[in-house]
Amino acid sequence: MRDTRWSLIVPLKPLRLAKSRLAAVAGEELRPALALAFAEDMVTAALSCGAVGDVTVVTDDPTAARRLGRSGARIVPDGPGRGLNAALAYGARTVRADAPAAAVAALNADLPALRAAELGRVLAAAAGHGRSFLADAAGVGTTLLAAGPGVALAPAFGGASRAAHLASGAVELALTDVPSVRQDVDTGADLRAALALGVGRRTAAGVRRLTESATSPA
Ligand SMILES: Nc1nc2c(ncn2[C@@H]2O[C@H](COP(=O)(O)OP(=O)(O)OP(=O)(O)O)[C@@H](O)[C@H]2O)c(=O)[nH]1
Ligand SMILES: C=C(OP(=O)(O)O)C(=O)O
Repeated sequence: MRDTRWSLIVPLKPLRLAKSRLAAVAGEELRPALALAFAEDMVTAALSCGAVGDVTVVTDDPTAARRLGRSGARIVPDGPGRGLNAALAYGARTVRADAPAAAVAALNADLPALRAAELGRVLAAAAGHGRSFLADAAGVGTTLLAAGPGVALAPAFGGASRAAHLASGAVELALTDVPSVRQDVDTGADLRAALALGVGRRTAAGVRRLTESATSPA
């Protein structure tokens, strides 16, 4: 179904806990702001993609809820409070309570270089399968898991989720021209790779603050 419009589900943990692996480069002060900037840039890019109908962020963080709501996302609290996969399954259930035939796709919040056109290519490919996924840039994890109308999302994110999603029967999307959808940012090296692709304006501003604080005298 080439004209499928997708409901995206974006999980986001409380900002004070988010992106802990970035603490080494961002420090405790800037790390939560950077995690929010990634999510804002990602949501803004996703909502400008023609294949995206709506974006639902599952989060208990009040600041993130306010800011991402302002960016156009629907906010759902993390009802289960039992980790990432429970949050995603809950988000999908919430979307389908209103729209039972919705095509849903989980997308990580840490894709600050996301380009709407590339996301459109991924979702067009996903529309040809019941359940499919895109591996992350490292080839170990997953950045997007899609389930067409009537198909359970059954998320298996966390760690080596590329293998977990393959084992669960999801089809791997073998696209070569979608680096911005694959480039999640967990480490300083990932952040440099995202910057090389070109990040959104909020992440760019956050990285400028990072550079300034690193170069200003104590
Ligand atoms: N709503 C919700 N989102 C979660 C939860 N755990 C993780 N996430 C989100 O799921 C995505 C991947 O999570 P992780 O890799 O575990 O965490 P991270 O904050 O990206 O990075 P690290 O702290 O370095 O592990 C991110 O968008 C997280 O914010 C959870 O329990 N609830
Ligand atoms: C949770 C995942 O992402 P990451 O740990 O890379 O943020 C995953 O790829 O399943």
